[in-house]
Amino acid sequence: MTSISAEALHLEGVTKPYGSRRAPLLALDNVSLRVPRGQLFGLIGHNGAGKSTLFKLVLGLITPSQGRIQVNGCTVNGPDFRTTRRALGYLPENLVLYDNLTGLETLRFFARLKGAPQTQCAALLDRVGLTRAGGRAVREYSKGMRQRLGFAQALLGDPQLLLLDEPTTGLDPSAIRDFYDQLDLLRSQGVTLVISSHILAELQQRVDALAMLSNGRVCAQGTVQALRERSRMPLVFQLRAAPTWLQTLATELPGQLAGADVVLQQREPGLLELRCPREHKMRVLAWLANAELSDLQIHEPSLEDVYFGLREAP
Ligand SMILES: Nc1ncnc2c1ncn2[C@@H]1O[C@H](COP(=O)(O)OP(=O)(O)OP(=O)(O)O)[C@@H](O)[C@H]1O
Repeated sequence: MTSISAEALHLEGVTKPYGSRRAPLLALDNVSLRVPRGQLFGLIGHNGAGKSTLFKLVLGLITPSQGRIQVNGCTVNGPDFRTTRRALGYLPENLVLYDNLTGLETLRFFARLKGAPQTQCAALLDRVGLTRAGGRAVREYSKGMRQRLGFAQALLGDPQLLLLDEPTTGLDPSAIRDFYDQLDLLRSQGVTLVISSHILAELQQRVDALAMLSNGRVCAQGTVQALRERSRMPLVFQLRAAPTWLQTLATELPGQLAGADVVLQQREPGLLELRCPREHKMRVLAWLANAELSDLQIHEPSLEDVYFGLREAP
C-alpha cells in the first residue's frame, strides 16, 4: 500500500466501532491526525473518548472498520509492519505485572516477548530509578514503582515511537518531574512520544501539540497556543492598585474600552480582575499604561479552560 505520510504517526479517516452491527458504538469516528517525528504529542479527552482505542489501533491490536494508519510511513498491519512494530513502545493504562517476579525478572520477561536484548534490562531499571528495588518481588512495589517499571518495559528495544496511556497516574510530583525529564531526553534523541493524560496542567507546558477527543471525534488539534486562540477564552488581567484608585478605574474602564467586551470583577480590596478577548489585549494594555497600578499580571487561559471552552463549542 502506498505511503500517506513519512510522519511518525498519521491517521486518516479512522473509524472503530464496537458492539453489534445493528447498534454500533463508534469508539473512534473518522479520526485524522498527524504527529511529526520527534514531537511530544498529547491526547486528551473525557473518559471513554477513545484514547486507549486509538493506541490499540496504532499497535495493530485491533483493526479499524475504515481509514488508514501509518507509523513512520508504514501501514499498520501491512506487509512491512512486523519490523515497524518492533520500533513501537507502549505503556498501557493498566499494565498487568506478575507479582511473584522481581523487577529485573519482569523486564527480562518483557524483553523476551519483544525480542529486545536482555542486556538492556539492568540499564533500563537504572534509568527509571529502580536499580535497588530490581531484586524485590513486584508484589512489594508501590503504585509509583509499578508505573516506573511499566515505563522501563515500554523503553525496551529503543522504540522510535512511544505510546504512553496515562503514564503519570499514581506518581508523586517529583516522580512526575523525573518522568518528563526522561521524555525530554528521549525527544532530544528524536523519539516521538504520544501521551494521553487527564492531568491537563501537566501537559500544557510540555507538549508540542495535542489533539482533543470527544465522543470518538477529534474536536480540536494543534499547539496549546493555537487551541487557546481557537477557544476564544478570555485573557485575565489582574490589576493591583490603591482601593480608591481602583474604584475610579473600574468606573472609567467600561466607557474607555467600549466594544471590547470587558468583564470586571472586584476580587478583594485593591485587586480588580478584568477579562477580555485576546484581540483587545494591546488596547487594554495601552489604556493601562497610564494607570497608577502597583502590579499587573496577565493570565492566559489554562489548558483546562480551553478544554471546556472547546468542548462546549457547538
Ligand atoms: N473491548 C471493547 N468492547 C466494547 N466497547 C469498548 C471496548 N473497548 C472500549 N470500548 C468503548 O469504546 C469507547 C472508547 O473507550 P476508550 O477506552 O478508548 O476510552 P478512553 O478515552 O481511553 O477512556 P479513559 O479515559 O476512561 O481511559 C468507550 O465508550 C468504551 O466503552
